[in-house]
Amino acid sequence: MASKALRSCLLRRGAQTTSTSSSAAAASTTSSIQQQRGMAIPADPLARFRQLANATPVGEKPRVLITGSLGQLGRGLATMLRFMYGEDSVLMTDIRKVRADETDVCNYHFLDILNEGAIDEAVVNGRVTTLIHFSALLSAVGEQNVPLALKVNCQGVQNILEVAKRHSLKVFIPSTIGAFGPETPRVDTPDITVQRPKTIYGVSKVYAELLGEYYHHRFGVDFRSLRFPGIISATKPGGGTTDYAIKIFYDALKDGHHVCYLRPDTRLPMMYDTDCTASVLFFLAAQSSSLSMRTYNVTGFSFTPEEIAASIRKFMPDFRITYEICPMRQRIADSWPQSLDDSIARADWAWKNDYGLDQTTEIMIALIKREMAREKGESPKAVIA
Ligand SMILES: NC(=O)c1ccc[n+]([C@@H]2O[C@H](COP(=O)([O-])OP(=O)(O)OC[C@H]3O[C@@H](n4cnc5c(N)ncnc54)[C@H](O)[C@@H]3O)[C@@H](O)[C@H]2O)c1
Ligand SMILES: C[C@@H](O)[C@H](N)C(=O)O
Repeated sequence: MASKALRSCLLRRGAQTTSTSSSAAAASTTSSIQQQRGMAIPADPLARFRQLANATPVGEKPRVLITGSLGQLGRGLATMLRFMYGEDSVLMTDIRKVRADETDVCNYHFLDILNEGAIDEAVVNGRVTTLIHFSALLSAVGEQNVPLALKVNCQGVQNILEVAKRHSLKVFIPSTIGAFGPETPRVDTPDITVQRPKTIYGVSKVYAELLGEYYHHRFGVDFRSLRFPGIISATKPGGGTTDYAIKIFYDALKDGHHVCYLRPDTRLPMMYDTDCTASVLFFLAAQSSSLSMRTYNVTGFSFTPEEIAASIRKFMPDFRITYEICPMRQRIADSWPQSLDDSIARADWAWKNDYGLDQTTEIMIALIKREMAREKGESPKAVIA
């Protein structure tokens, strides 16, 4: 059972433990695959994580080192790992100082992934069994500093794979819809297809996929990768093209108005944070023999700025959206898939998303209200009663 502090942290990060009546279908997509995914928020969103933890034999409980753990995705994953496998199961690492308000950060160490020896040292001293490599420069910031993106995204991956090989570690390195390009079929994009990305981020992620698969075939490294869509969470995003789908909620609650940098009809695949965490943990727990591939697509639902604004209006009828297009981000978004086919992940290791667009909207609004109440010194109510 989670401690009181851990429970409150899971609540803040979106892993609600209370039920909600929302049952809207994820209907905001052109994809026939995704139209079938009607859903309601599970009555106990932690149940699947608890079940997975209980099914893991004591001797197989992982000790996980997360690189780039202070970014958008790392903190939520670390919190869930501690909930499942215990306080000592996670080493959080990154290169910046922890802020006073980041109270969920524990067992934290400085680790620059460009220093291979330091990764070795952290792995050996921490008796690490699994590396989750989140350090990266995302699509928009990558375009602004190509040499740094090459170093962090390519040299970093090489270092991580070498360390994984040396110490026989399981290693997870996420990929992205950014690993596809304009020549890729954009609707229900399959796992195996044309990959000619036009950003340095995408190029470096194709490199990571291929190098990881090479280390698997050549050296037996247990490399695993998922191509994530844009991830929606109540945490600060790191400078990607899909960041608007987070900022829109903060703007809605602060000003009732969001200025969007993408065109109203720009459709992109997305996924809610807790589903993203679930995809990583269930994928890592899958038997190697059940994996027909080492890099899989996973997704939640797809929408346009117009459609997410309509979803927000179901909860905040006066919400307004206007548009000031950023040519660089628009060009990137126009080169990415509109929806992903993740049916092979569903078949091989029973991947399943629990959240659709309206459930995500409802949770994001509740979480940000709670955060704002805390900032004002009020004592916030439960996230969703
Ligand atoms: N967030 C998304 O929507 C999304 C979607 C698809 C894939 N991904 C992938 O998931 C991973 C995590 O994404 P995120 O959104 O948390 O990214 P983020 O930008 O929020 O965080 C990345 C972290 O890497 C750290 N970092 C940068 N240089 C480093 C270095 N030299 N050594 C160690 N750490 C360094 C940064 O300090 C930062 O905290 C990335 O690989 C990203 O490509 C994210
Ligand atoms: C899609 C993903 O890789 C990231 N959120 C980006 O926009 O760059």
